[in-house]
Amino acid sequence: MDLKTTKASNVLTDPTSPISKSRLGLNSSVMPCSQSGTSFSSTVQTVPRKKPPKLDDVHSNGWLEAMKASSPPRKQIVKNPFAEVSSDDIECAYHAWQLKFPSALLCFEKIIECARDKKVVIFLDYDGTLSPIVDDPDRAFMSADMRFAVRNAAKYFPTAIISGRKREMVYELVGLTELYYAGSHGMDIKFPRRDTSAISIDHLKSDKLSDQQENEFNLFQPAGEYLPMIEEVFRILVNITKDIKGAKVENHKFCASVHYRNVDEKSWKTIAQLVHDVLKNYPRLRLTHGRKVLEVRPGIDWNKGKAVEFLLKSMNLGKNEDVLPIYIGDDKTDEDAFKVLKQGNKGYGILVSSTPKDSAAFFSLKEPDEVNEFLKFLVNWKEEIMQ
Ligand SMILES: O=P(O)(O)OC[C@H]1O[C@H](O[C@H]2O[C@H](CO)[C@@H](O)[C@H](O)[C@H]2O)[C@H](O)[C@@H](O)[C@@H]1O
Repeated sequence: MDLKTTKASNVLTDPTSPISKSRLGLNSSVMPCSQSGTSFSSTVQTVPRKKPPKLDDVHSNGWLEAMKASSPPRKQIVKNPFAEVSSDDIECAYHAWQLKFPSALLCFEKIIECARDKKVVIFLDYDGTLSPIVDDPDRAFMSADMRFAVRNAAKYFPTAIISGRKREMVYELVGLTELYYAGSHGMDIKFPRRDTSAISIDHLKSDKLSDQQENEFNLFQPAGEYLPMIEEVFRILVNITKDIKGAKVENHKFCASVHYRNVDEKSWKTIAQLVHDVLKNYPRLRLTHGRKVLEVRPGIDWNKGKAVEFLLKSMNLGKNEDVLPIYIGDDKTDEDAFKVLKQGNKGYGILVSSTPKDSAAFFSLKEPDEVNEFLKFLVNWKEEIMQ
């Protein structure tokens, strides 16, 4: 199959300055979030991978630096008068950062000003957004309260989960049938069959799929042909990392994740080199960095941003300018979705982070608890205006 010919979505316009004004709190008026462009016509292409650097080059190609910077510590440093950086400094830095990425809770009035008369669509990442980051990926559970908040939000707004995990796994963790699910960083999207009329797409699995409630679904899997390759690489990665204490490899169907959160930092370079070495033999795969995880994925031009565009189109919501997508995520891979929303002033990206970092998001939330609160705000607002 020729990967250069897959149809996908592409809806982009320009970012404009009033947003930065409002970020700085200079302008409390409506933020620009109009959408334009309605075509769904770009193609899924392969991403040219940079020529693989030499094996001992994991320093110079930035892998190690990216690994070190890939996840902030979960617990902030406690007050210690002898520490070089005090917790007060950390708080100051966070508040300064919030001038650029204001709290979505504090800016809620601004958000709903823009949301009035629009169909709000919610996109949620899973790890670090709905569930707190924990050492064991198999124990990353979301709280019952968070599930309740997501379920309530989905009563009023189309809601999708876009995760790096295998789609089936994230569905199991979330456990709500009323949502859309995209796994493997958007490379495995399940959506109701009724929606396909609005989109012209290749890579659609039209086998008759139905869930327990006998609803029919389609699967969109733009990297379908990579399945055996990822399976093979997964097995290799498991094998070559088996002697590294704490290393863990997950098979997420269209992506293999190599975790190093529990690996002694002295061995990170070894992990980087091993993965790097494997990738040299698979030039059609590429690597992305997540929170203390190296993710080996198909080298196609498809990511969470493209998945957002695809889902918006498949939801069949009418004119783009009547829709306000809100994407909440914490990770590097969520930046693709933030960029898509930012580029067209289409909606709001909200970065979940307890430490300052650069982002294409508009707003911030500190941790999953604040995500929970934000979802509750949205539901309350909707219920009030419906009365
Ligand atoms: O897109 P997401 O839903 O955020 O998934 C991204 C990765 O999440 C998981 O790893 C992360 O969370 C773990 C549990 O808190 C943590 O132990 C790990 O260090 C994080 O990277 C998941 O295991 C990965 O496969 C996903 O790609």
